[in-house]
Amino acid sequence: MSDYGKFGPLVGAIDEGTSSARFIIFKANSSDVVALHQKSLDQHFPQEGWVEQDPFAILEVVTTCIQKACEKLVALGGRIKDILAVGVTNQRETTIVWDRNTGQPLHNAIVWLDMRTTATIDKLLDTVPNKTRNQNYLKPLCGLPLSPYFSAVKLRWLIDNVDAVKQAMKNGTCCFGTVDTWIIWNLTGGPTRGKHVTDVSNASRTMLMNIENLKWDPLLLKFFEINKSVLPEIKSSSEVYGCIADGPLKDIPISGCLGDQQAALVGQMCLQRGQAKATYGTGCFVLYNTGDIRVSSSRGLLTTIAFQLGSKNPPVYALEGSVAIAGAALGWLKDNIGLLESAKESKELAEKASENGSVVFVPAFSGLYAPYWRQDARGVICGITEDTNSSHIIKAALEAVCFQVRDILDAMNEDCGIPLQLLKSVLVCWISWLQHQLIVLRPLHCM
Ligand SMILES: Nc1ncnc2c1ncn2[C@@H]1O[C@H](COP(=O)(O)OP(=O)(O)O)[C@@H](O)[C@H]1O
Ligand SMILES: O=P(O)(O)OC[C@H](O)CO
Repeated sequence: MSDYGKFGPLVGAIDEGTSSARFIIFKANSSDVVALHQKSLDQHFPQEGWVEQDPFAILEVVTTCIQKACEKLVALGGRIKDILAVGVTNQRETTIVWDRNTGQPLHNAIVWLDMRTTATIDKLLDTVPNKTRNQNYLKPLCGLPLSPYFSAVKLRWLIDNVDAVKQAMKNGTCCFGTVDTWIIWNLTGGPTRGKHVTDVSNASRTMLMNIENLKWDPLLLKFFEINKSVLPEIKSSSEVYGCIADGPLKDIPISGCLGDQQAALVGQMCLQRGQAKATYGTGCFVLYNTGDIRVSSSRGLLTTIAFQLGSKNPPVYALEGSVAIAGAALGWLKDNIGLLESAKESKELAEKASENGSVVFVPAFSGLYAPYWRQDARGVICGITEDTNSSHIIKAALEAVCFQVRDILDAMNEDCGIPLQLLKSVLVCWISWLQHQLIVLRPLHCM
C-alpha cells in the first residue's frame, strides 16, 4: 500500500516574479500541476526611473499563494503532508536589506529595473584603472558589465544613501539578500533561526561572486566597498537549506533555489549544452546552456551560472540575453496610456492593425539591456501618421519584444560561432504569431 494520498508524492514551487507570485503544487517527478494560486504584486515608482517593492508585500504574496494553493489541494482531496519538498525561484537582482535581529527591512526592495544608480555607475567607472572607464572591466571575474541592473550597485547606493543601512552596517546587524534570500530567511524562521543563504545562480547576478570558484570575490567586494559580513552563504541550487518554520508547510524542507530565468531553463529541460529557452514575463530572457564552458561574449551577452545541482557537482554555465521590457510594455499601455483593459486582449487588438502601419515602439523604459547596455536610452514611439490607431501601437509593442529577442539571437549566433539549433519558448499566446514571423524565418526550431 502506498503511504501517499490520491495524488502520490508532491513537490511545491514558490515562483516570486516582478509582476506576480505563484505557488504551484506538482506531482513529484512530473509536470502535472495539482493546485496553483497566483497573486499580483505592486511596484512603486517614487521618482522617475526608480522602481521599488515592499519586502513585506513580497512575503505576503508568497504566503497567501502558499495558503490558498494548499487549501485548493485539500479541497481536491489531497494531503499537505504529501508535499515532500519546496523549491524557490525568484525575480533576480532585486536587492533587499534588513536588520538580522528584528527582521525589519531597512528600505524598500530596489527592483532590478530601477535606474537610480546611473550616477553610482558613473562614479564607479571613474575608479576603473588606467582611466579607461571600461564597462566590461569586471566581466572576466563576474561575467557582467557595470550596469544599474545588478545588485552590487544597488547595495552600494543603499549604503551610501540610507541612514538606517549605514547604522545597521555599523552595528553589524545588516543583512543583504536577493528575493530568494529574503524569502528563505523568513520562511525558515526569520530573526530566531532564519537561514541566510542564496544559490549560485542568484549570486551570479550580484556582481560580487567569482563565476569560476563560486565564492564572494575579494576584488569585487573591494571594488564596490562591500563588507562580506552582510552577504548570505552561497549554496548550490539543489540541497536542503532549512525547513519551513510555520504555516501550512511547517517542517517541509526547502531543497531547491534558482533565479527564475535559470529555473525556466531547467524546467524546459535545457540541460544539455547548446539548448536554449526564451521566457516572457515582465522582461524577456534568452538563456543558452554552454555546459562547463564560460563563453565570454563580445556582443553584450552575460556569462552567468545556469545551475549547480548539488554542492559536489560542477556548475553549468549559460550565455544570457536580457530584455528589460517585454510584457511590461503591454502593462504600460494598459496602466499608463489606457489603450488596453487587460494585457490579454493585446493579441486580438494587434491583429486588427492594417498592414500599412509603420509604427515602431522602442520600450527602453529602463535603458536598453543586451546587446546594447545603454542606461541612457529611453522609450520612443515613432512612425505615427493620421492613419495610426491604437491597434498599430499595440502591435508595435508586441513586435518590439520580438525584435529585441531577434537581436539577442543574432548576438548569440555570432558569439557561439554556430547557429542555435533548438530554442524552447515559454510563450504567452500573444507573442507566438509574431515570434513565428520574426524568428522562424531563420533556421531555428522553436517549440
Ligand atoms: N496574455 C498576455 N498578453 C500579453 N502580455 C501579458 C499577458 N499576460 C500577462 N502579460 C504581461 O506579462 C507580465 C506578467 O507576467 P508574469 O508571468 O506574471 O511576470 P513575472 O514573472 O515577471 O512576474 C505583465 O507585464 C503583463 O503585462
Ligand atoms: O519577473 P520576470 O519573470 O520578468 O524576471 C525578472 C528577471 O529575473 C530579472 O533579471
